[in-house]
Amino acid sequence: MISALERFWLLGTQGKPARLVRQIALSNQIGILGALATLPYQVFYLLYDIELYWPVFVCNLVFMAVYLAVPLINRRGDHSRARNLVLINGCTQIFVVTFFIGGGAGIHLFYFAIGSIQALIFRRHHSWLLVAVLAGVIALFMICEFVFTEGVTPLPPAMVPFIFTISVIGTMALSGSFSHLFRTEIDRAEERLIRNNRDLEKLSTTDQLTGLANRRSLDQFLASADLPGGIASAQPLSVLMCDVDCFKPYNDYYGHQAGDDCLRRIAQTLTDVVRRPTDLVVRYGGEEFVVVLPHTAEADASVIAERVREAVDQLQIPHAASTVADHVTLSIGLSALGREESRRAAQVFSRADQALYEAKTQGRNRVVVGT
Ligand SMILES: Nc1nc2c(ncn2[C@@H]2O[C@H](COP(=O)(O)OP(=O)(O)OP(=O)(O)O)[C@@H](O)[C@H]2O)c(=O)[nH]1
Repeated sequence: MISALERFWLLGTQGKPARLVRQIALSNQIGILGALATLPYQVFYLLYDIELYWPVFVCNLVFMAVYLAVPLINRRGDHSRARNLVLINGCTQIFVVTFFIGGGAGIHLFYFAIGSIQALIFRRHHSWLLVAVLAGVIALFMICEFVFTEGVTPLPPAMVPFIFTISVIGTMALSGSFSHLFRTEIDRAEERLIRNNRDLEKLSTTDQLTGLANRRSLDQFLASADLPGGIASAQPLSVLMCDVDCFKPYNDYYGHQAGDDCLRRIAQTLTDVVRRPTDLVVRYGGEEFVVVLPHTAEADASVIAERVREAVDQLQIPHAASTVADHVTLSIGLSALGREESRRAAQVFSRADQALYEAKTQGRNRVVVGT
């Protein structure tokens, strides 16, 4: 039942921007709830004395038809007309019904429900427009309260408190439902926003090809350290700069797609070998990877670097165009900082880069420790 209603009040919202969706959904909701709120009164007129109350009964039928037409008008894309129509219909209905049955029934209390949603239903709420509409609603309320006290077909006095109670409950239920529905909409929009932000954040810090952290992520990692341009002090730290050997010939020989697959496998191998949660494996550039090993001194870092090199070696990815081996190999430059050394990120990286250069010039497929 609820989901059928929901589908009905979402008519016309498909593909529309969020702000417009709220306006459309809200006018549809007023239409549906307006029609539903009229039902108990109609039942009363019908069962109690339809001969006396037929004029108000017939008018209500027209108002209900207009309410239910609102989602259909929204589906046609005529959103402003739908919104204006539902508001005018609601105000007129309260006015006409009070004219017939008198102010004692409290029907004009529904003006409170209408007043309470003004700011929500106009997309760009100009304050002058809100004030004008609210002034109009208040004027209508006053007329109902002070002019239509009796009504042309008044309710039997014994029924007045009963109908008045229904009106009070109806007004509260309607205002509460609108607030609840609107709140639900805002919660959904907020959740969407948070999810999108999280996705964007992940996208901006992740390398699309390998799924590793990217260079931006590395910069953030380094910037989160407690020295300007440096890395948290008082603990040793090592950086491995890894570069696939003869990768250009690999691409040329096997094709770019195979090159991508090769990089993915190497990335996976790096994450398999470097497993401490505080470590960071980054795709630094094309075929270059960086591994940051916090709390790791040179001796341990050398062991890890050798493990990384070996693991890639053992993948035995064929490389017929390599000058080093018949399979893909990795050169690694290692830069380690002791506890007491000054810690500037740029310095650690240039030292690792220099060591990598040494590894390349010494014949590749090796680990060189920077000094
Ligand atoms: N398939 C693929 N290739 C890439 C990607 N990024 C960079 N490359 C290629 O990696 C190659 C790197 O070549 P070079 O920098 O000359 O290095 P190399 O051939 O590995 O030589 P050495 O490092 O000296 O052993 C270039 O041909 C780039 O086009 C990528 O995302 N996918």
